[in-house]
Amino acid sequence: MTDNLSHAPAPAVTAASSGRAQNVKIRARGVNVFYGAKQALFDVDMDIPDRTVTAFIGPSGCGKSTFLRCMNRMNDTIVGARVEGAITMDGEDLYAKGLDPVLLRARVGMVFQKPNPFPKSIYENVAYGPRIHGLARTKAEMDHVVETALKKAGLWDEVADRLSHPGTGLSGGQQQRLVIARAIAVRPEVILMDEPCSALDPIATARIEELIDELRRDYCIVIVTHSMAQAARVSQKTAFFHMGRVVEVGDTETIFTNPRDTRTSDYITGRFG
Ligand SMILES: Nc1ncnc2c1ncn2[C@@H]1O[C@H](COP(=O)(O)OP(=O)(O)OP(=O)(O)O)[C@@H](O)[C@H]1O
Repeated sequence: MTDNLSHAPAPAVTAASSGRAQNVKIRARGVNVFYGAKQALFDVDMDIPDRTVTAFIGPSGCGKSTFLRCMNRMNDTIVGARVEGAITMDGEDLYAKGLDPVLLRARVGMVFQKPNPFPKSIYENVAYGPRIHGLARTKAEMDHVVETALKKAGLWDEVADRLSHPGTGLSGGQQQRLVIARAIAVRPEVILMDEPCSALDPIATARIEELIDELRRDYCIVIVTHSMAQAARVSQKTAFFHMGRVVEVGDTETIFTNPRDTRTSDYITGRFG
């Protein structure tokens, strides 16, 4: 990674719509991403605030998921993918040589479009991460970690009496909350969500949206969504991507009511995309 921070100094805090100062959790400068010879992202600069939901919107193929994956180095797992630029979390270079991407992915968890519980019990789905990261020494400690994570994910009341049942036996919405519990159990700082509701029905979607709203008190959350209504409901910040570039980023209310760029207004009013 080349450090482009010197080219584009940014303030340490940004003003939130509420007027409350927010810490920047993740800062990206001059990010370019290539898949082989094809460039998917161009010169992306962005400050992602802590304890806030930031939505990435934009037409299919504009680079939302690619940028999301830059933040926990999931692009490392794609053959031929190359990331240039600087991405820091609390000032720490996420692409530093000594940084272990596996540990990073515990700190920056990810929830995918399709719920992907392990083929294990509900309990084991949540306990797996804390076990490999040594976050619980005894069975009692692990029970506590599992219960706390399931409570935070709003699933405990529905599964407390069947923790030994397979996670894959839950409904789609419950599976997605189980996956969120699994991410929470390893004490992440950031939770990335790539279209987390697109495989869910409206009731399960509403439940996840409520959960996202609760989780933002404790975590920095970034969500990719194709639903303008969802972005407007759950996020406080919105970034509009178009053809691999960030066209506009700002308070969600402003982006939806008074966007600066005609491409943004055309997209959110459904004129293209
Ligand atoms: N693994 C890959 N190998 C090659 N090209 C890729 C890969 N992943 C994404 N791309 C390309 O990079 C560009 C950006 O894709 P990306 O998935 O980030 O967009 P997106 O905005 O998330 O799209 P969608 O909304 O459809 O999920 C697209 O042109 C896509 O075809």
